[in-house]
Amino acid sequence: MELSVWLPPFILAHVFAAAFAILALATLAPGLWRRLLRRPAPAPGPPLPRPSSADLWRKHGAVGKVLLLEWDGVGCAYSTQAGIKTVLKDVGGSARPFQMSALLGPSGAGKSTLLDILAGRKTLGRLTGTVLVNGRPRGGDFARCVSYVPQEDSFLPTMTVDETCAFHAALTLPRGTSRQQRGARAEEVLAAMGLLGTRGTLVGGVLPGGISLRGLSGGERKRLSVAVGILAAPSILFLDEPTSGLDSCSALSVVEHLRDRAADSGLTIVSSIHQPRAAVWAAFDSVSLLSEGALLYAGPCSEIVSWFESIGLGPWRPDVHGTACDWVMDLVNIGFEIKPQSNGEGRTITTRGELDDAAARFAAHFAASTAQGRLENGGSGGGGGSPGKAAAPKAAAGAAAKGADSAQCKDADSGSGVQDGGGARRRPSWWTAFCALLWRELLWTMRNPADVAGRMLLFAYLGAGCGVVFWRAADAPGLDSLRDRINVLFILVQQFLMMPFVYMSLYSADKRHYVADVGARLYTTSPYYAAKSVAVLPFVIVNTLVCSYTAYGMIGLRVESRALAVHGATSVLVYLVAHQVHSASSIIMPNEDTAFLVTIAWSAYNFYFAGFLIKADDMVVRWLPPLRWLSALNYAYPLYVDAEFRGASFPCSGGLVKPGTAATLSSLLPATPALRSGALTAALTARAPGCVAAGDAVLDYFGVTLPVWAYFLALIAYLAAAHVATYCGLLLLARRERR
Ligand SMILES: Nc1ncnc2c1ncn2[C@@H]1O[C@H](COP(=O)(O)OP(=O)(O)OP(=O)(O)O)[C@@H](O)[C@H]1O
Repeated sequence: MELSVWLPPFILAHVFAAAFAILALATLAPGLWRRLLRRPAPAPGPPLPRPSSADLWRKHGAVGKVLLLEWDGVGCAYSTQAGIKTVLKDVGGSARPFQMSALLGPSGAGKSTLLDILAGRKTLGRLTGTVLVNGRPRGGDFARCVSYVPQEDSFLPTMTVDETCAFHAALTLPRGTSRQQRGARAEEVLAAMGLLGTRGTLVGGVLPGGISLRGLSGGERKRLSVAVGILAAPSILFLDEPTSGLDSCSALSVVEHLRDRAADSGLTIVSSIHQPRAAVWAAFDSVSLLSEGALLYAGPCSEIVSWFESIGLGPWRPDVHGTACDWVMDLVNIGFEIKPQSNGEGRTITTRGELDDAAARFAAHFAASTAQGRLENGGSGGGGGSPGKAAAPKAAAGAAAKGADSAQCKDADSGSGVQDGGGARRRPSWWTAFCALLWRELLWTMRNPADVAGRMLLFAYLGAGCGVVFWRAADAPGLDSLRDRINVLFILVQQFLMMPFVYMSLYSADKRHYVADVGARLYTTSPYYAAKSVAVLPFVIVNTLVCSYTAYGMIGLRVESRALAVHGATSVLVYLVAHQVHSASSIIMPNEDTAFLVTIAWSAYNFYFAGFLIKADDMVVRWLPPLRWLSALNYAYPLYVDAEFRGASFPCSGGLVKPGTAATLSSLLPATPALRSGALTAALTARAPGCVAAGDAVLDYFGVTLPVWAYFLALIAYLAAAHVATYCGLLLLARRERR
């Protein structure tokens, strides 16, 4: 009978684990699969089509919606313990359609800060200055017309290029875009970034748990970031160090792709950049040079050398100093002194005073050239910041910039914002976001073999381990059987409380993805949370029941439908509560170590107040007993006890205890001579036909007085509280991680 309880879930766990492992291998290592099946690799097909970018952008409505970005007097200061720290002061400049504008400067110069301010992502610090789009302040719809490509992407390693694009398309393309349209759009941008050949390739990377997945190269991955960035046909593309971490060839390929997109489509590109090689530098049209938060130059790249030479620095000697970019970086990096030559040539800025002086000279020049630009353009800025004239636009940039004045990024609901295929550019619905996130969660879980197959087997063998140790313990005579059942029930319930520790690495990985995605405004907290909670549920239920019933049957616990149902439901609830508490602490705590500490403390607290190791009423410290109401096991353990013992009777006709237990009792009472005679042992081990032990006595002993539903209700309330804590933690995290 007990066999039918534990064998089916144990076998089922292996079948499921094998199926998931095969599924994961089929996706993660298709080459291996082909070799096993002795199938030849598919022959390379004809070169894949690469649509003209101009067609692409015309079709999606970006041409004619070009945007000119201008900023003036931009500053940022933080309140720190040491006082006010100014990281950016009085910075002006512009970025034009059809052009690539660089933000250049030594580390800590303020490039990322400026990029965030321009992109409207900066929420921390005291911000000053104005940012104009086509001569007007940015409206609420600005975020829908721009795209931001962060330095570190948050792609999931287990998703293919196609799937990654489909996921972002679902979240960024306007409401009402059909699945076919989204697919076609994703194909277009992949083709535009030269990634069509990698559509089925996994993004790759290191999975939580340490498995390393082969996937895209660094350059391909960066291009995928850009492809995802341009999916929604933005008018302005911001990039944070798009070439960092790339070899020089990949860096050049990424920048050339970007330049082509800008030139073809009227896209305005603003990118922070770090020490670019000559070919990469040549791809940029204009540059803003920062050092220590001060603006030292803003204008065409071609005129940066003449500006610095005009203020007495230099001369630039390409054979000695390398590219113009290398030279100006050396000039303004005041952390490292470069000795001038004996004739005074080769002087660099070495002190804060010299830096402020150079910044002041540029500021004066900037103000004058902006005023001149206004006069020439009949009012609107027109690219202030050129040291001479306004930045010389390439190709049709001049015309486009003029057109840009009439191409405001208006409110999407008015129907005149950046459009995709003619539809109003409104955010996807909550449901669309939920479905996309649920799909991603399932891919993430099912493609990680350690996640599904490994953890399912782990759960099955934990149950089997417990079952082997306590094998048929429930068949022991009378009181021994009761003792073994009581003990093993506590072991099982605490096991379910501890099991979510196997997911600790996943919680931290999830947190990283969430922070990155929410920061990029890809989705909001509620669809993410709902998708995550739904996705995890089937795996939790199956794993917990496999473990629970494998142990249950092997130990020989009570085989009755009510007992089985209460025991199984309690196991699932305990696991869910622990899972949620672990998840909440991973989100609320600043790092994995502190999250571990908190959850270990919480687990210990639960054990102490479960009512098994010590009954709350037996605690001598008077204020301790009420703390039991905050222990989840205080509700779960009584449920197990109720399921196993309520109304049950246990045969003891073979004797109340084993002879060994009786002997222990005798030696426990050495000062009671009557017992040393063996009378107690004889009484306890004597066969007594018709003897039955009443299970309800165990309920009385543990004080299980409430009906089963009351304990379930308490556990459900506990779970709900843990969910609320996790959700609030996520909301706080999104705020705390503000830029
Ligand atoms: N929240 C903050 N509080 C205090 N200082 C900050 C904060 N965020 C950034 N900073 C400081 O602002 C300065 C500019 O940082 P930013 O990241 O913009 O520089 P960066 O030019 O992008 O540097 P890198 O090239 O190294 O990324 C740095 O000195 C940094 O320490």
